[in-house]
Amino acid sequence: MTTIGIIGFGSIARDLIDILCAQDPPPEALVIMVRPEKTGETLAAAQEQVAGRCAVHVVSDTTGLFAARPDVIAECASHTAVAQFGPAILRAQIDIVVASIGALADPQTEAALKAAAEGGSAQLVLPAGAIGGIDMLAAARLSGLTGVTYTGRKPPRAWSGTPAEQAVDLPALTEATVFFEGSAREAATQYPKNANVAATLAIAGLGMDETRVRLVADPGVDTNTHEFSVQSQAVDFAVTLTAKASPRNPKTSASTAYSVARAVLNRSAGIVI
Ligand SMILES: NC(=O)C1=CN([C@@H]2O[C@H](COP(=O)(O)OP(=O)(O)OC[C@H]3O[C@@H](n4cnc5c(N)ncnc54)[C@H](OP(=O)(O)O)[C@@H]3O)[C@@H](O)[C@H]2O)C=CC1
Ligand SMILES: O=C([O-])CC(=O)C(=O)O
Repeated sequence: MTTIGIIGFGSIARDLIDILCAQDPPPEALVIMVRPEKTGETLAAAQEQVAGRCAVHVVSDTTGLFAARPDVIAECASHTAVAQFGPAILRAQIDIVVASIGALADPQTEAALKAAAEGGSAQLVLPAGAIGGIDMLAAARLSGLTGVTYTGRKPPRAWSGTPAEQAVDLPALTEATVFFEGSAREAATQYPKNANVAATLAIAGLGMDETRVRLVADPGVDTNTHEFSVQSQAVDFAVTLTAKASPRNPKTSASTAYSVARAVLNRSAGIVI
């Protein structure tokens, strides 16, 4: 793997850069796409971060991104970025690893990505992200699934700036409070920075409308906990992950960047696990 494209320069992108630069060998080059007004500051920060371990280019549009001929692109930005750039990247025959998986809760975005991927030879890669157990869920789907239920639990500060603020008084909470119950599609749409995992479970399993989701603000925790249970014809199982929050973004589990990195590195691995 020589040149890796990255969309965004926030928590996951920066963690991903640390992980990629720690590989032996590191990538030859990174091409980072950010908003036009952020190119200067991003170049300075990224060069400081990589400390000479690889070349860094910063671009502000897909023309610049494609000109760098990346082997794979990791989207680490937003639902909007997936909708805006995902289909063009696939049409350019470049694989894209998407962190903002909840973007696929929008039927138009899903259809555009599907058409672009099926019309060529590039793949849209959906990593497990902050959760795990996706391999067995997707396998169990082939046997027939009867139920998938997810509960996401984070401290109140991780829900700031979301509709949870209208549902409950987050700073005043003294006990764990369920503020959302609904489908994965509703969760991913209403909580685009916190419920991508609900969409991931839905795509691997029972679908956006049948996957049940509960979101909890819990003043008693300082971790992000992801719990889900699966009932199927072949296997019933339950998964609990207790993730440390990213030091760069309390909404995001630190584990997510490692999952994105694994997906990126697997694109060029001889043995894939
Ligand atoms: N699949 C999973 O399990 C998980 C997925 N996620 C998702 O991954 C994504 C990244 O998360 P994280 O790094 O923590 O978020 P951050 O907010 O820390 O960083 C996102 C960065 O992307 C930039 N960005 C957003 N939209 C665009 C765009 N259209 N073009 C260029 N830059 C853009 C933002 O810039 P600006 O501030 O200017 O908007 C920001 O710098 C989010 O969508 C998040 O919801 C997060 C956790 C788990
Ligand atoms: O990182 C997490 O804890 C999960 C998350 O934000 C998401 O699914 O969007």
